[in-house]
Amino acid sequence: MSENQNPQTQTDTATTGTDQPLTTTTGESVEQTRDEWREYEFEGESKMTVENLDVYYGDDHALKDVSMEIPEQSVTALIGPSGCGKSTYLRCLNRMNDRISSARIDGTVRFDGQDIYQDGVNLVELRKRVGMVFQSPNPFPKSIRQNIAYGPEKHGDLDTGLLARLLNRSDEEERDRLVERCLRDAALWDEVNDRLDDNALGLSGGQQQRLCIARCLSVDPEIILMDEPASALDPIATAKIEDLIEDLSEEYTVVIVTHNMQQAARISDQTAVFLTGGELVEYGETDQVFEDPNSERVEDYISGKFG
Ligand SMILES: Nc1ncnc2c1ncn2[C@@H]1O[C@H](COP(=O)(O)OP(=O)(O)OP(=O)(O)O)[C@@H](O)[C@H]1O
Repeated sequence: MSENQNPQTQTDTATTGTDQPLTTTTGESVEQTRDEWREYEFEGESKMTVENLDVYYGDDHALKDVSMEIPEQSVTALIGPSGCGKSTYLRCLNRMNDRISSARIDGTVRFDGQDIYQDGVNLVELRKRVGMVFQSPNPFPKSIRQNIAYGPEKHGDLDTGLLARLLNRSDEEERDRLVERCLRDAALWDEVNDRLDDNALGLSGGQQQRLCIARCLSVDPEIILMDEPASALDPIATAKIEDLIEDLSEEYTVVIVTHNMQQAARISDQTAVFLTGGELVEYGETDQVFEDPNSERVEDYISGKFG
């Protein structure tokens, strides 16, 4: 499917697979479990609303009837065993799955109330506002400064022209202010401010990942999607990323996929548990999900009985 096509128009005839109630291994109905957590009410506004989302890769039904609200300015963790659809779900939130030719998507994803799968959505703008940080740090093979300035320059955000002149600032000063702000917000400024023109590939893995977060911030996102952002890092670098995520959630809405349940428990406000087969089995406040889950399957998963 090309990025310019509306996936919904292609999937109108897709079956949802929800005609029959799904039964868990413990005999508990998934629908009964969902009834409990669908009542989950969080404080504040919903930034994203996902309704009845199904994703198929060819004949493989990877996500089944997922509905979930993502509250603004908080951390939402997505956990579950390998292959349960966490990354697939994350990629639906900024239409990265459009790049996978076999992917078909059915359902609704609203960002600030707007359906991101409707015709005419500008994908470049969407992905600026809903940024993404990947598992392995992937800085450009350019200087630290250029890594941050590249996006805003490409999108024309730094070409402030009249305003910059009125403020008696050159474009270069504007750029450097932006670079400093993003590096500070990504907790990297103190470590790199004396070598902004060095190649970013010379940074440590943890520094590279924080640079990628700074790069994501440079285009002014509202939501930051993170797909296992610390899985390639050592414990010290991981702790820095975790602190950073908590700080970022004061201003941004963060959605993070993690295999590390302790990490989810430490940094997230709410946790969604996906289990094998692409079902969202439980969603709620993190403390409640970890300490008193509604679903026996989730309890078994969290206590390490499987997964
Ligand atoms: N590009 C793709 N093409 C075909 N099938 C895919 C593709 N990406 C994922 N899948 C399939 O979709 C299902 C969900 O995969 P996904 O990567 O979303 O799970 P995950 O929970 O993120 O796994 P992991 O924790 O191992 O990264 C799996 O069966 C996987 O094989």
